[in-house]
Amino acid sequence: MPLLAPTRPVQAFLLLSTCLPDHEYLDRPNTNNCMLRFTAVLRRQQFLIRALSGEAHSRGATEIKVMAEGNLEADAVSILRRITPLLDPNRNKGQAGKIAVIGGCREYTGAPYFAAISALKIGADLSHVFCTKDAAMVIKSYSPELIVHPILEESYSVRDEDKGFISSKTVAEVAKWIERFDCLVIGPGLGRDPFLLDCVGEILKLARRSNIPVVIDGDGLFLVTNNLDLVSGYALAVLTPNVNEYKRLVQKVLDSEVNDQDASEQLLSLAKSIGGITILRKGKSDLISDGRTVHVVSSFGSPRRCGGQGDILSGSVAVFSSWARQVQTTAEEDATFSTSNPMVLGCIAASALLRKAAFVAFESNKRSTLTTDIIEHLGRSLEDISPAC
Ligand SMILES: NC(=O)C1=CN([C@@H]2O[C@H](COP(=O)(O)OP(=O)(O)OC[C@H]3O[C@@H](n4cnc5c(N)ncnc54)[C@H](OP(=O)(O)O)[C@@H]3O)[C@@H](O)[C@H]2O)[C@@H](O)CC1
Ligand SMILES: Nc1ncnc2c1ncn2[C@@H]1O[C@H](COP(=O)(O)OP(=O)(O)OP(=O)(O)O)[C@@H](O)[C@H]1O
Ligand SMILES: [Mg+2]
Repeated sequence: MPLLAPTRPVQAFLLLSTCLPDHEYLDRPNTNNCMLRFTAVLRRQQFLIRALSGEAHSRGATEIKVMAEGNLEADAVSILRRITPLLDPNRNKGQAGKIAVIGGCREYTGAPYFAAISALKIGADLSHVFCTKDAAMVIKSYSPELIVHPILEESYSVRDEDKGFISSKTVAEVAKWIERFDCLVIGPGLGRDPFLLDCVGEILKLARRSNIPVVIDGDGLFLVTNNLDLVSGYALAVLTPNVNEYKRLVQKVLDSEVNDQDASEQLLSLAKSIGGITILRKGKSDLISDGRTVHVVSSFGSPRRCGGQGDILSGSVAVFSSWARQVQTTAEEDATFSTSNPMVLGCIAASALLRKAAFVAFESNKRSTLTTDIIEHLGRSLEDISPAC
């Protein structure tokens, strides 16, 4: 079942729109033309799906799985159109979103940058990064657009007797800002230093007390998988695990192995077991559940698996879920929409946009496609679906 009623009337249009870049069919209003291109793209997609599954030799099995998942396919284009705000000259800086990424350490500076810059490229007004001192100068040098706070500390730079004081100081620093943020992305490039993770656990508790939505990714998932109480039952929390992170989560919460045959049921039960938080399981198809519903986003995508695409996704989920919450508070009467979980809507929108941008970037860059190329296609990809004005 789609989450939203179609905002534009023709069903066939929506069917096409889940499979084809908008510019491909909007340029060609002729239906026959459209159908020919649709068939060609569908064939190309099915080939891609078979190739990606590594089961090109067992075609029947793959197609059955795709058909079964197809029933849950989200109407991502309608959701993107519904929640993306128009650029209105009466709005002020900040109203399109203020996002903060908590991540970035000695080893990883790319991940927090990707998440934070993606939020801006999609249309958020302000994007902050809270990272370690070592990472801050590097991240600042990537982009003058980001507001970078060098406040996190790792064990190697703190004496044992100072840890309590430093931890309180770090959390107090974030507390000064937290009410201004629409969403925190916790974990891209955070690393696994125990002292740093303890501090971030305190920041997560603070976000929860302040009712600030959180998207947990990367090493943030390492933290919460070992401390489930940090997020359990928090409806404004989204987890975005990749294959390894999901495996660890399933083992910890369900005490079992990942079951790809009943992937939707397992995800549903995982989300329910953590108190109805939203989980976006990343993979060949992205699966999204809050313990009540399961949705699949499998449109577009790319066979290139360069690191950093998950970071784009986490920054994007933060923006789209904030927009979904904003639209719901101002939306006219529409029961289906206003009762939908905004965190789920944000996941569907982010997944669809990332996959579309990755597809378009791959079309031109093929094997050399990098995360920065995908980021460059976020704006155009969103514009094709939901024009700015
Ligand atoms: N350009 C950048 O800056 C990018 C930075 N990135 C950042 O990298 C971080 C890790 O994310 P990832 O995606 O590599 O983790 P994942 O798939 O779970 O693990 C793969 C394997 O590595 C291992 N392992 C991981 N961390 C370890 C550690 N500290 N020490 C020891 N082992 C560790 C892990 O082992 P295991 O979990 O099984 O113990 C598994 O075998 C995260 O902060 C992410 O945001 C990415 O976003 C990409 C772009
Ligand atoms: N096998 C695949 N085929 C097609 N698309 C995929 C595949 N695996 C992942 N993706 C897409 O890439 C996005 C990022 O997922 P991925 O598993 O690479 O995250 P990640 O490992 O956390 O990335 P990062 O390197 O940023 O940490 C997903 O949302 C999904 O849409
Ligand atoms: Mg990741």
